[in-house]
Amino acid sequence: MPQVLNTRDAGFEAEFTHLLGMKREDSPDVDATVAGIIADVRARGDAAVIALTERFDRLALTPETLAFTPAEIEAHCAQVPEGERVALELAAERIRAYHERQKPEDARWEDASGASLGWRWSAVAAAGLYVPGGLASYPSSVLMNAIPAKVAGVERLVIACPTPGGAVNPLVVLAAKISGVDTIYRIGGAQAIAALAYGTATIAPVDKITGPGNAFVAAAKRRVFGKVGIDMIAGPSEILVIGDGTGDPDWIALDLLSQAEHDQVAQSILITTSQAEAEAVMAAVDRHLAVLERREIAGASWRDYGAVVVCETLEQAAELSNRVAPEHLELCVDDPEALLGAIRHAGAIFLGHWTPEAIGDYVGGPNHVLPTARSARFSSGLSVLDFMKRTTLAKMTPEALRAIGPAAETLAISESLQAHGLSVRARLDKLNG
Ligand SMILES: NC(=O)c1ccc[n+]([C@@H]2O[C@H](COP(=O)([O-])OP(=O)(O)OC[C@H]3O[C@@H](n4cnc5c(N)ncnc54)[C@H](O)[C@@H]3O)[C@@H](O)[C@H]2O)c1
Ligand SMILES: N[C@H](CO)Cc1c[nH]c[nH+]1
Ligand SMILES: [Zn+2]
Repeated sequence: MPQVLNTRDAGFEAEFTHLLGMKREDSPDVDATVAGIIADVRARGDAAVIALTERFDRLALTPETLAFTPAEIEAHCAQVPEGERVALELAAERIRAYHERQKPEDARWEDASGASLGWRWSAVAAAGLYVPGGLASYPSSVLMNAIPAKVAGVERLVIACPTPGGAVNPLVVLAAKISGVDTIYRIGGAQAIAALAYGTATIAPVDKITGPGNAFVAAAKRRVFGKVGIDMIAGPSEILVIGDGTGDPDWIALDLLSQAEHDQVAQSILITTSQAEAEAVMAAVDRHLAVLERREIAGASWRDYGAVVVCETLEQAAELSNRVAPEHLELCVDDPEALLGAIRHAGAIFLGHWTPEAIGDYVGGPNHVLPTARSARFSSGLSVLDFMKRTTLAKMTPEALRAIGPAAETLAISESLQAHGLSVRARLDKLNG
């Protein structure tokens, strides 16, 4: 049974605050385990990665088998049925077209002093793309990681993807091939993140690590940040649906379950202005859960982290949703465009009854690697910009230096940084003869 809340109840604020504070992924246990794993990989390199893969993924590897060979890649790709290949290519095309529009522009201009200023964008040299593989396999996450990296111009792209018990989804391998990935390592979890960040004898370190993953992956990314760049914390999936009583309860129930089935610690929330809709959706969730293949995972997620909130107005629903800052937000209302302006914090917004979140997971075009755990308050979904950095440019002429140099000298003196001031003064003296 999910939590059921009503904004009219006296205890609502306390219950909603409790819902917001639920710790689904950054528990001290997970972080302590991850700290140990990272230390082990830093100390023992390949040996630690191999031992941890055996322990967590039940897969015995050697340094030579950490990565798929070109022959293995070809063999897996050949197994992909035609229908899946066509669907993957459609997804890749749509994701590429969307991300091409994100390419940033360089800028250069001359200001009133005569100084030439600007910035220039360039890609990181090497990126490590995490593709989850524990409870499900994610060819779509290969595309969502690799395509923006390619559009950005990253030179070396490697994937880390666990293959528990050695089971490989050939579509993951094909997705990597069609999106131009150089190497696929069959490793996952915190050990993969540590290897990508610090390197081992076999695995060259990267500059940036992106991609979603479970609580262990999310905690490891937090910990290696600084040694490498990371995109965001894209942890266990979340969906929040805002309803106004005009939606089909079955559709809403399936949308909630679509994210619950990712992980026992995924979170699905319905906020609706209609008591009848709340009841109908809960009944529909139970009906679907009875027959869903992943009912154990989805059922645990719905029971432990699911919530249904009945409120009075759509404005109130939007305010509550902003406090959650969900990864995915569906506006299952009669006039989603009218509600859109009230939404401030969400990783991705899906407008109207005809836009199931699952379309965004695969073929919509926007990226499905999205901030979770309320981090949509300050971060955004994966984009081309995550694989690029911006370098500023400045060029003074003698006239420009004469115009703005004295102010720099004054500020340097006020900071007691004498060499700073002198480096400007030396040039000004030269100009003044
Ligand atoms: N936010 C997003 O953009 C987004 C996108 C896709 C998927 N996801 C989420 O990614 C996650 C995928 O999780 P998954 O488990 O399927 O795959 P995963 O690859 O993230 O995790 C599997 C790895 O976790 C490690 N692990 C598991 N149990 C462990 C333990 N007890 N101690 C140490 N390490 C352990 C193992 O190394 C294993 O290889 C889900 O939570 C899903 O909701 C999020
Ligand atoms: N919903 C996930 C992001 O939270 C992405 C995904 C991939 N495949 C299916 N779903
Ligand atoms: Zn999904």
